[in-house]
Amino acid sequence: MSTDNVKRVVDFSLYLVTGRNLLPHGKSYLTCIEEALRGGVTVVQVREKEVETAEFLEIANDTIALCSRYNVPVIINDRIDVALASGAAGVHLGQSDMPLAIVRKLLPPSAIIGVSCTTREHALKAVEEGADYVGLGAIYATRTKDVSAPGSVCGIAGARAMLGALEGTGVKAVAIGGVNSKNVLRTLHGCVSSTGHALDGVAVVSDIMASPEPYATASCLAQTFCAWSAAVSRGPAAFLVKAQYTREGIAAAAATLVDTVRRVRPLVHQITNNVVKTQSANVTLALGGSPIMAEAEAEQADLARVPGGLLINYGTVDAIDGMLAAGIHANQNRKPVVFDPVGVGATSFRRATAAKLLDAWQPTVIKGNAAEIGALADSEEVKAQGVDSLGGFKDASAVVRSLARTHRCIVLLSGPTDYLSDGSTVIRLSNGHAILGQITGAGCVLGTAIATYCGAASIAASEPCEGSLVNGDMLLAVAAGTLALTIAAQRAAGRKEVRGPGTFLPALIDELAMLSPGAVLGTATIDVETE
Ligand SMILES: Cc1ncc(COP(=O)(O)OP(=O)(O)O)c(N)n1
Ligand SMILES: Cc1ncsc1CCOP(=O)(O)O
Repeated sequence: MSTDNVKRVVDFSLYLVTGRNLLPHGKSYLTCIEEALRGGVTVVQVREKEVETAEFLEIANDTIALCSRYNVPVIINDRIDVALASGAAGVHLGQSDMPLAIVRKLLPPSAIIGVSCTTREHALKAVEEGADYVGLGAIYATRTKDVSAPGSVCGIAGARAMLGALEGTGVKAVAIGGVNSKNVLRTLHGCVSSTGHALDGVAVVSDIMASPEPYATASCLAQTFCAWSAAVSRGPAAFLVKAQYTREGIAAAAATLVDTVRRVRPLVHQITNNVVKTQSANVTLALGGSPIMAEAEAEQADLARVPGGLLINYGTVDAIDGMLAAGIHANQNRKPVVFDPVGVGATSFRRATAAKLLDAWQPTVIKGNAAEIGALADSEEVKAQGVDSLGGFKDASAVVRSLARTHRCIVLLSGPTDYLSDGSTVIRLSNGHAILGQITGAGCVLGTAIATYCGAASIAASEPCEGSLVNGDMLLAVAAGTLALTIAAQRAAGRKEVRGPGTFLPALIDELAMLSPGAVLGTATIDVETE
């Protein structure tokens, strides 16, 4: 181990943890590591679970000799003796390994010490004990390590809580467990605390070690990290285009999007409840989109490749596997995902399902009524009665802003006034009509309208951003979709042939089909609150 007193500054952005048992047939260990280093790995951990000490030391020495040519530090997993004997840059400790305080005494001051964390308590303890970095995980299920014990998978939500505990400490953090080139962007976007504390990197075993092309795999991971870092510096919710929003600007963008939807005709893939399927497909068509209601898990990968928007309205809470796959594939294809957690506060099953879905994929938008948004925000202020809400929030703006920060997405609270936020700006929209409350699925078709507009806005986005999960300004798209539905409802309710909810619904479809940019500009009632 280096006896230097000065701790080196480590770039944790792409942390390769080795696993020789995963190497593809014919690929040698050192060839794999060298290709990965050339691809952009910035730190290497030698993790050997089944070798005797002498062999472990030999592997460590060979790895250090190679990595030093790339100026990349090597960390040793678990074994302080091997770290000392090989002169490695540091060690990585698990929760049941030697206590950090003792390891610190045994190693030179320059040693980098990392600790595995699965809970917020682990993270707080690691900070207190002076860890240099923490490995947060397992984020997802993995076959590389046994994570079958309850609590071994912390998920995105767990990583957020741990990152919150690191705020202001200088302790670096990497996410580990099931992270790969396909989900790395979603992982980076999701693993951010509500205060904005983000990951310093990702740690990967099998995606690189088992790859026939470690150079390509590592390059992809490294480039994604770089693109994400650049995007993150642009706004609070990372994938959003940070802009100064004004009432006039929102109305103009919403008016423009009316025609954009008809021009680009986005595929609007909807996994929604049986009560509203026909209605939702008709709303999509009337707006100018192309609906497809498809819930089988096996078809999600193909559908996600077609540009457009995805709505996941878990209504009667079935087809969960399809919902999981749909969101994951949508994230991989950088398509907007609108999540409508219908009645999430009504049962513990619904709460658990929402948590599972939100751990698996990153929503672009969460929309809900007061009870649904309250349940996700852990607020007692508004009660659920089935899928309906009892009461309202004292400070709805604060609720949507905070929930948007927690989930790194746009949050829309629907009601007589709709509140939407990207975690910074809050937009209030006051169009619509009370008769919407008399038809079933008014909230569900609002989700459809939003998915349609988000899909169109993402297709039409002029400046694709590699580090973003979705292209285009999704806050404006949500505002536009909401205005389209509520303004059409207002116009439909005013028609002379509309005598009640039965005649209102067909009139609403007609008004959606006839909606003009001018009607949006002339009718939109918008207020903007900036922080
Ligand atoms: C970066 C990083 N994070 C976590 C781990 C897991 O370490 P540990 O808990 O000691 O489990 P084993 O790796 O020993 O199975 C890690 N190695 N690296
Ligand atoms: C070592 C370790 N610690 C938590 S999960 C894990 C294994 C991660 O492996 P992979 O990147 O192949 O999922």
